[in-house]
Amino acid sequence: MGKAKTSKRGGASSTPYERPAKNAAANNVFKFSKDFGQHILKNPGIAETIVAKAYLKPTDTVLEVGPGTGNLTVKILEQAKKVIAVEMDPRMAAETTKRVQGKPEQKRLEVLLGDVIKTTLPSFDVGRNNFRPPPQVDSSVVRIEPKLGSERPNISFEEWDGMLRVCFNRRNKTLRASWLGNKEVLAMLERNYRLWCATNDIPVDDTVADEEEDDNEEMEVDENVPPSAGDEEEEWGGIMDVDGEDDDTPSFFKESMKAEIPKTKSKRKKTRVALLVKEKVRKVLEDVTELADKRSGKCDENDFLRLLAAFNAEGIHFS
Ligand SMILES: C[S@@+](CC[C@H](N)C(=O)[O-])C[C@H]1O[C@@H](n2cnc3c(N)ncnc32)[C@H](O)[C@@H]1O
Repeated sequence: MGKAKTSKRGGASSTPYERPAKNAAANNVFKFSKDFGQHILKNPGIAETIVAKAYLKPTDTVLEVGPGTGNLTVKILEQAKKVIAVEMDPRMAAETTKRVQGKPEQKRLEVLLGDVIKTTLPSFDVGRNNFRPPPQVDSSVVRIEPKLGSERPNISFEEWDGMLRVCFNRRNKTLRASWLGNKEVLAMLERNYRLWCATNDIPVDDTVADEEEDDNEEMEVDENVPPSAGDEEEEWGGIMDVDGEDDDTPSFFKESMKAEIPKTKSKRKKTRVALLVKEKVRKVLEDVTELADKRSGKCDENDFLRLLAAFNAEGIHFS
């Protein structure tokens, strides 16, 4: 029987590392697994900034998911009372543990080995059993802070708020359905547009559109966009509430609708200004921003900023 080969590096079972080193992270002594997303933050300045942005208090207990070699962990420990770090790779877990071994911080670090998805975590989140009756989902506490100074977009926040209320009336609807498929929304936009025209000495065409113009307009509103993968389907019925009863209408629209809007003779007939507003909305959603088929829940801040700019450019305002 041949002699078993012995590793010059001390054998695979005695250490996960390929060669001894004082600082495994710095020397990259074991192979990082891209499957586990093991990209280690090597810039201490960034690590410090990340931790600074968390505005940790000395009384905080922090849950860190995937500490890797512990670069963030040691920074967090400088600011917080305790860190509970969940790491699925034993080599990484060992590395993180080693960072504080024999130091005062050791007592304040708990490393849990395992997949965070399958690990029973200490209760950081607000579990459903804290509510009565228990909801279907757990909650998390998030910190939302207003942007200040140059980070703050130069927009009217009243307008921003007004526009987002429409978008998030039903966040799983497409923007087309939220804007063009809700008669109360369109009426509110028409009212605002009339006000804007009056303020800017722009005449509005209050004549009644003929059947043909009106019908063409209705056809353009039609949509049949199935939800994309991952979308919640609960809202999707495949049908738009073009002219039907709309239970989604927020009360503030209903209230604003009490204001006078010139009525047309027939229920079906619309004024040309109403059609113009509808066409402007269609243009903003489909041609300018190309966001018509996107759902609000999937849009980001930049999408909404583009949307507001495009509406305003068409003379459509929300305050
Ligand atoms: C991108 S590294 C981040 C390392 C460290 N936070 C840093 O900034 O240097 C991601 C770490 O998460 C770990 N990881 C990936 N999926 C995990 C999971 N489901 N549960 C626990 N740890 C996980 C990986 O092993 C890896 O160490």
